[in-house]
Amino acid sequence: MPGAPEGRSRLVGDAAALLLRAAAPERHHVLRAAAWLLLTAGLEALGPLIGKWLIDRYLLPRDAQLGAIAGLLLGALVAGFAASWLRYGQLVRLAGVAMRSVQRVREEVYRHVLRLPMSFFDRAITGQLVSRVTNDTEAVKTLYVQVLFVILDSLLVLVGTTAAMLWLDWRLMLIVATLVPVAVLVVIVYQRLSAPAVSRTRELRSELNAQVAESIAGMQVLQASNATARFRDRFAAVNGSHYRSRRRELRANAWLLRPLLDLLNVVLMAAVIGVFGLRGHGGVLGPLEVGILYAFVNYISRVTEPLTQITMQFSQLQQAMVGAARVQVLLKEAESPPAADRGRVTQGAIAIEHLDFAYLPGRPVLHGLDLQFAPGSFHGIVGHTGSGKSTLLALLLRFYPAPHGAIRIDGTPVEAIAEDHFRDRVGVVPQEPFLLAATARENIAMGRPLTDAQVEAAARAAHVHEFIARLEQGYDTPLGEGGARLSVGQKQLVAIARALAGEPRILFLDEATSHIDSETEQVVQRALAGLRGKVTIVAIAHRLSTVRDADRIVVLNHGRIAELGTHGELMAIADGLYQRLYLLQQLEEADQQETGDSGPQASGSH
Ligand SMILES: Nc1ncnc2c1ncn2[C@@H]1O[C@H](COP(=O)(O)OP(=O)(O)OP(=O)(O)O)[C@@H](O)[C@H]1O
Repeated sequence: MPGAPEGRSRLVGDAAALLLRAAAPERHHVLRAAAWLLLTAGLEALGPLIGKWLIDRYLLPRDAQLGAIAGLLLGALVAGFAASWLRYGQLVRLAGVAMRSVQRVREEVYRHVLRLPMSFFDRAITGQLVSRVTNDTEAVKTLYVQVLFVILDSLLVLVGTTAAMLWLDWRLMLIVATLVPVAVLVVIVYQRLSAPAVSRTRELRSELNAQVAESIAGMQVLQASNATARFRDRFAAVNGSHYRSRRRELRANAWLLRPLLDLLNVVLMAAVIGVFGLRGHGGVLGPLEVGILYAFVNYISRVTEPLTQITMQFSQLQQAMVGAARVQVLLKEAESPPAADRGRVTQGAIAIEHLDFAYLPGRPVLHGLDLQFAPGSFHGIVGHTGSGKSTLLALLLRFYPAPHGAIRIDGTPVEAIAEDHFRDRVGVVPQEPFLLAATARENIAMGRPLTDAQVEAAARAAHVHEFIARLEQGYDTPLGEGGARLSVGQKQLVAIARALAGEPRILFLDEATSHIDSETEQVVQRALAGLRGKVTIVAIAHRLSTVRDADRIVVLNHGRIAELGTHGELMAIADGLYQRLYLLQQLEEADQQETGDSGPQASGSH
């Protein structure tokens, strides 16, 4: 919680770490800007000094040395102009640094997200993650412009002005200096009051993003279950909280910051003029110098203005810090460790030995699995919902780390095969075919440098070539977002073509036939039959007909191997699990045929 002291210091620490990391490559720009801004502050401090000389030396003594007066006026003008010009130059320089930093940080965050382990995405919320990569990285820019420009510049102006006042009259300077602790106090109080609101606003904004992303992803379910009104209300509630939280922030700004600081300015001005009055009448503090009064009145506004600037930026600065800290927290998430490069996938033999696995400590999902898949063999994995099929596949695909040495491919522990090589040689057809808003060719190639002939050969092997060739622009036909133009079966065949295009030695199918009709299922079966002997195939199937012809079928039950054998062998086990699943499915199929439904599929539940 950013409201708690240790939370706040962690937030500042995280934001500072990100800022430093982003600034590192452009240190020289930042240092140069600081040097030029120091010079700018010096030039600006000259103005009132020149005014004082003019008054004390020429105006009060009525000494009309026109040349000297003109020279001083010109000097003040040139110093003022040079200061403005230099400041503008540094603003442009730092804005450039800020934009390049955002670009670098955003790329770093995206690269990092791509390397995060699957377990991270089990807890991540898509919309929030998108916020991190897009909005929150913008925070780095705000931090740069705010911290490096406004604060740095204001501090330097303060230093220049204070030095000039010290030189003119240190006692008066001390009166003005009382402003600093008071302003710091105001900022601290403001921060206490507004920090929770600022951080809450940011959380709520990210929640809004998450809700929109979730609704769009699940639009069909949302509309079909007539939940739009509920979602609209849920969104409105969060949006209302966002408004109120933002209003609290702005109120703190409006009531506290500007009025208090303006009040301080007036009090200070009155104090300095009062001291002058005393000096004039009693001569207690020394002879009256109108020039000094002129210079001090000028300097006071130069002290209060940067202080006001720094404090006024505080709200933005806080938002930026929250954003930057969140990006930093995401960057601190441990990436999947890079795989060693100690072996290759050659034949495609898979050996699983004593494989235990739990997502959460103390809640095992797989118990001591032992399995051997010979090169080129076809294995089916079946079992009731929650029996561990997808978990086994996720471990085979290295989405989660399996215990060391429990899974070997061609003798090498799966975690010791280089990532690129592993992904090249191991193909997967997921349950939900994920298609890009791109052409059929791009969807099959997925960025790999494949020739047209290779893409077409893969499509033929997946029995989807004829379909693609009939599209109006053939392989160059855009398939729409998520392959919206295709039926689920067609999408699944494109996904199979994609997996085959890499010419894998091993192919995993995750319930690739559960959403397709019997006719398309037969196409998939023919495609798999064509690969037999060449590619090791492991297919999870709800629909048992898909794996009926497999060399062996593994029946999982509560994370253990319950039965193992060919379809015939398993059917011969009296009152066996597989037999029961199979008969149940046949009954359901018959039922569906009677009621005219298509797409028979079933699974027992135990
Ligand atoms: N990411 C996860 N985090 C924690 N537990 C999980 C996770 N994924 C699955 N589980 C749990 O692991 C067990 C096995 O799930 P798994 O998805 O492997 O089963 P399955 O046989 O593939 O089921 P289905 O046929 O419904 O897909 C279940 O009890 C499930 O709740």
